Amino acid sequence: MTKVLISDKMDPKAAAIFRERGIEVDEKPGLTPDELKAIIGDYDGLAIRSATKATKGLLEAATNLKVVGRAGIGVDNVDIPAATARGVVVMNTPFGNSITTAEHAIALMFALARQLPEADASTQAGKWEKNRFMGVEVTGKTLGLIGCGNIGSIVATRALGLKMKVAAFDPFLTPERAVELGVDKVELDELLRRADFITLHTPLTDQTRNVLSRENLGKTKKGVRIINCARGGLIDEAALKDALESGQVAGAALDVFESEPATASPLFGTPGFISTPHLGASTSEAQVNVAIQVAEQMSDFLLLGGVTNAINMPSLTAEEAPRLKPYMSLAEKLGKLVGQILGEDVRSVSVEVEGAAAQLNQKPITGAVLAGLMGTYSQTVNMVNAPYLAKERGLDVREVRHDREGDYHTLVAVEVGTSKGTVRVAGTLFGNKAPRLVELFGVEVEAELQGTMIYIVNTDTPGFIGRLGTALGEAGINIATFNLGRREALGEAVALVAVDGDVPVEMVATLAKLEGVRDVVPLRF
Ligand SMILES: NC(=O)c1ccc[n+]([C@@H]2O[C@H](COP(=O)([O-])OP(=O)(O)OC[C@H]3O[C@@H](n4cnc5c(N)ncnc54)[C@H](O)[C@@H]3O)[C@@H](O)[C@H]2O)c1
Ligand SMILES: O=C(O)CC[C@@H](O)C(=O)O
Repeated sequence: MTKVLISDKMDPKAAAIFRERGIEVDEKPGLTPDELKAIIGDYDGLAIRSATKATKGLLEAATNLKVVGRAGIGVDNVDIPAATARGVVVMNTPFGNSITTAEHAIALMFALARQLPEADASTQAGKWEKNRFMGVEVTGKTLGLIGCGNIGSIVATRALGLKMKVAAFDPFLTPERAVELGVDKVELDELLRRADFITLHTPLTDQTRNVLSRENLGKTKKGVRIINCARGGLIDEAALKDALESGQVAGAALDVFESEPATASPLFGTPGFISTPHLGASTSEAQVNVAIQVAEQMSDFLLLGGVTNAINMPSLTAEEAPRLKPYMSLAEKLGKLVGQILGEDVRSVSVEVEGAAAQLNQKPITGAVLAGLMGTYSQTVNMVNAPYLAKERGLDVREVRHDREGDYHTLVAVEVGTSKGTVRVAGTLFGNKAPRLVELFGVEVEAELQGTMIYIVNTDTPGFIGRLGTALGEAGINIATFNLGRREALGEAVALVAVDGDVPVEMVATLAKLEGVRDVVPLRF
């Protein structure tokens, strides 16, 4: 039975969905990394929020794991390259908590503008310091957005509703989208110069790390207020402390820290500094949204092969998956066929789809060809890591799509470049579901690629089939099907012989010695 582990605190709706869909689920939030490592091998799926760290070490121990589902947006707690290399899909829920996080940024902006936490603490301490807490209005002020994606653009609409001006720095924001949102698209320096409030909404990447560096904090308008509900590491925390103390920055509100949980920080106690413990996504609405989404996405993947919101694999809807399934089986068999015959001498792969196949999402078909091809020399290849491993091996992979129908209403062809030239195999689906080989290295051969087979290339001579049958029969090997093709009469011929049971190495040697035989390769599908 398919098993999923929920290793962080998650709304109970997630577990309920897994169970409804027939998946066994264990909820074990708060395990130590070692405890988690000890049990992860039992699970097909791991559902997490931000506390679980899906490290390389954990993924190595996760021998059955097929999917990590992040109930949230940021996947920086998952080692994506390690997951991809091990063929584990990583998916997130990119929209479920965006409104909630945008609202938290706005809440923190008001908290800074009116010093709400300090005023609350003072009032509850019985001080009534009415003159101490002079605030600022936000109306008419400029909000500088660093990052204007899902959350940034929601923040922009809310800020515009508050009659603020919004300037956004985001290299990927198109001018059209900026106009549609009603924000000024600006360069970072201009934003730093103009903004009364700055709010960060980018992922943490090599480009965004320390985007508010000491130097950039020095370029801000004196008295700026800064909010970070995105990721720790976007601001130089030591420089921020100095800027708060010097008055360059009038206030800063951090929901996220360079190191979390942030139970101690030099920023704590600095005047003008307020913080929340990574609460951006913490509303009941957002947690229900992300829990439902992650459980549905993971179940679709584990049960139907549907892929939604994957970070390391192209999307494939649960509706598309059953239509693609026979194609992926055909594609994998073609890849396996070529891989077993050619060995590792593969330089390039071109996957062509024609007719009905050209109407489908081609990426999974290509992934299946690569998985079949490379699976012949690596145990751990699957659809997820095959494109990545192909890239690592320097394989030149191309996709070609022909809408027209050729001799077959649907066709998948694989052209493989080797050190000796290019070869091509092709297959179709009989009755839209049964994979059949129809072309093998330029020869028309129709065969069901299944079980144990022997690939034989020989010179077409009278009596060859009889000699082959006798050799197999004498070794007690029963022929299941015999599929033949030839380039021309008395020229090169190709046979794909399906047999019951295994083909011993000695048998391959015996067949190779038969008169006229040029090549013999045992195959397994
Ligand atoms: N505090 C929380 O609890 C919480 C909750 C949800 C999301 N987040 C975090 O918020 C961040 C934003 O989430 P999102 O859903 O809006 O992501 P998103 O991918 O929709 O938007 C990110 C934006 O950043 C922009 N960007 C990328 N590199 C940039 C650069 N060098 N300079 C400027 N802009 C750049 C992208 O173009 C994109 O528009 C993520 O880091 C996410 O993990 C935090
Ligand atoms: O799960 C959380 O509480 C935080 C989520 C947030 O950081 C995210 O990136 O979605």
